[in-house]
Amino acid sequence: MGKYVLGVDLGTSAVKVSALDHSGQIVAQESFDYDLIQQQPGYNEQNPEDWVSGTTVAIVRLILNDHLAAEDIEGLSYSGQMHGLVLLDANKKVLRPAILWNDTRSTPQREEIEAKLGDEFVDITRNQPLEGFTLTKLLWVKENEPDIWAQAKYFVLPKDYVRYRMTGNLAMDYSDATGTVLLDVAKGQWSEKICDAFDIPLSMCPPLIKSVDFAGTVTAAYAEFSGLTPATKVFGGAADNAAGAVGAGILQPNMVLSSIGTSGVVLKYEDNADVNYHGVLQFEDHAIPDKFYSMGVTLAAGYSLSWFKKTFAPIEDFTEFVASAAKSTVGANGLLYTPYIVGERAPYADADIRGSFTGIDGTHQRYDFVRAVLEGISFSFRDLFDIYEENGADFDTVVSIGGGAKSPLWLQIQADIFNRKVVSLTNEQGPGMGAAMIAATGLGWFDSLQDCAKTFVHFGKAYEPNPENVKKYAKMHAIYKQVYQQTKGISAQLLAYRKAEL
Ligand SMILES: Nc1ncnc2c1ncn2[C@@H]1O[C@H](COP(=O)(O)OP(=O)(O)O)[C@@H](O)[C@H]1O
Ligand SMILES: O=C(CO)[C@@H](O)[C@H](O)COP(=O)(O)O
Repeated sequence: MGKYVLGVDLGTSAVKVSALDHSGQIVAQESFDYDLIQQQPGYNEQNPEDWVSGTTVAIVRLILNDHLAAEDIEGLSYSGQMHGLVLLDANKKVLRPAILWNDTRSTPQREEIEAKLGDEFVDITRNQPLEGFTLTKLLWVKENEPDIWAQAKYFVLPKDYVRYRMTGNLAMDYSDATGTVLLDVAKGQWSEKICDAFDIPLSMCPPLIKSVDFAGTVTAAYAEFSGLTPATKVFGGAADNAAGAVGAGILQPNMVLSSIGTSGVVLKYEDNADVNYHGVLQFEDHAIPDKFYSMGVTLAAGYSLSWFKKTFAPIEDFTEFVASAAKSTVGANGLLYTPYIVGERAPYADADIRGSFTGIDGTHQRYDFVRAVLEGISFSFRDLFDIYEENGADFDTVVSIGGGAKSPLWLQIQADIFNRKVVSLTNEQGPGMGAAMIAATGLGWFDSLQDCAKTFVHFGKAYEPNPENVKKYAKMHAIYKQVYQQTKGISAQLLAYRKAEL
C-alpha cells in the first residue's frame, strides 16, 4: 500500500480534506459544510467547534468510506481561511464565536489604530489596519466585551485552532501571522510596539512556526476521535492564499494567481520585501520560508455569485446556472455589476460601499445578470492587475483556481478582461493541494515546496485573450471604474437608512 498525506482546506463555506499519494494524485476527498452566523449586517462569525467536527467527519469518511488505512496516512497539514479571531481562556477553551475575515464591524478600531500609529503601522506590518484583519477584531472585543477580554489569554487563527485540537500544541505559522497585522514583517517577530500601543499582552500571541515545520503528532484523544493513528505527523500549514499559491505553482515572479473562493484574490509571488504597495495591496509572508507574496482581495467574489444564485435560482444546478451566461454577450448587453455587496478591501478599503447593477434594461434576461456578475468580479480583479502594472510588475501567466476555474466560459472571460493568458490546473484544488504539499515537504518526501511542485502541480488548458473581446472589455472596464466614486455617497446614505431602521 502507498503512503498518503492529507491536505485540510479549512474554507469559509466548508472544510475539504484531500488525500494525496507520493505522485501528487488525489486518491480521495471528503468535505463538510458549515454555516456563517450573521446576526446583523457586517457581522460574520463561525463556531470553531464546527471546524473541528467538520474536519473530523471528513477524515472519518476518508478512512471508513474511501478505505484509506489510517497507518498509511503519514502526515497532514492545513490551508486556513485567514484573519479570523479565535479567543481562548487560560485553559485554551474558546471564549466566543470566531469573528471572521469578512466581518466588518471594527471600523472604529481601524480609525483608532490609524490615528495612533499612522504610516508607522504600515511600515511595521506592511498592511493597513483593516476591519478584516485580526488586530481590529481583538480591539473590538476589548472595547465591547470587557468580560470576555478579561478571560482571554491567547488568540489564534482558524486553522491554528484545528491544529491545536489535533496536537495539543498552540502555534501560528508566519504566513497567517502577517495577516493578524501584529507581526513586524522585517524582524519576523510579534511587534512589541503595536502590542504596547494597544495594551495587548505579548503573551497572548502564540509561538511562531514555519509552514513546513513539524507541529506535533496527533494526540491519543484525537486519534480515537478521528480514526487516525497517534503516529500521524502534523505540520504548520499556511494561510489559504499562501497555500493556494503553493498548490497553483506560484513560485516565481512572472506568475500571478487569480483565486475565486468566497472572497477573490489576485496574488503575486515576491522574492523579497523590497517592494512597497503602502498597504493598498496586502503584503504577507509566503509558505516558502523567507519568501513573500502580495495580494489584493475582492471581498465578495464567489460570494457574489453564490448570493445571486441562492436568491434568484436556488434550485438550479450551479454549473448550468453559470453556463447560461454564454447566452448573453461580451459586456452582458450593457449591464454592469460591482461586487461590493459586503463592502470592499482592494483597491477600495471601504467597509460601507455596497454593490450595484447599473444599466438594467427592460430587455435584459436573467442570463445577462449572471454574465454581469461573472464580469463584475473579473473587472474588480482587473483593478488589482492595474495596480501591479502601475508598480512596474511584469508577468505573463495568470493561474486561475477556485470557482473561476470551474467554468470554461469564466476562464475565457478572465483571459479577455485581464488581457493575459489564463491557465487552469489539471486538478483545481489549489489550497488543499498546497496544504498536502506542505505535509509532503515537511515529511521529507521532497527537499522543498518548489521541488514538490515539479511532481504535484500540473497546468491544464491555456485560455488566450481574444483581441476583439479585449477591446470591448477595456471599454466596459473604463465605465466600471467610475461606479465606485459615483455610488459611494449613495451607499453611505443607504447604510445610514438601514442602521436607523434596525
Ligand atoms: N460550477 C461552478 N462554476 C463556477 N463557480 C462556482 C461553481 N461552483 C461554485 N462556484 C463558486 O466558487 C465559490 C466557492 O469556492 P471555494 O474555493 O470552494 O470557496 P471557499 O474556499 O471560500 O469555501 C463559490 O462562492 C461559488 O460562487
Ligand atoms: O481575507 C482573506 C485574505 O486576506 C480571505 O481570502 C480569507 O482568507 C478567506 O478565504 P476564502 O474562504 O474565500 O477562500
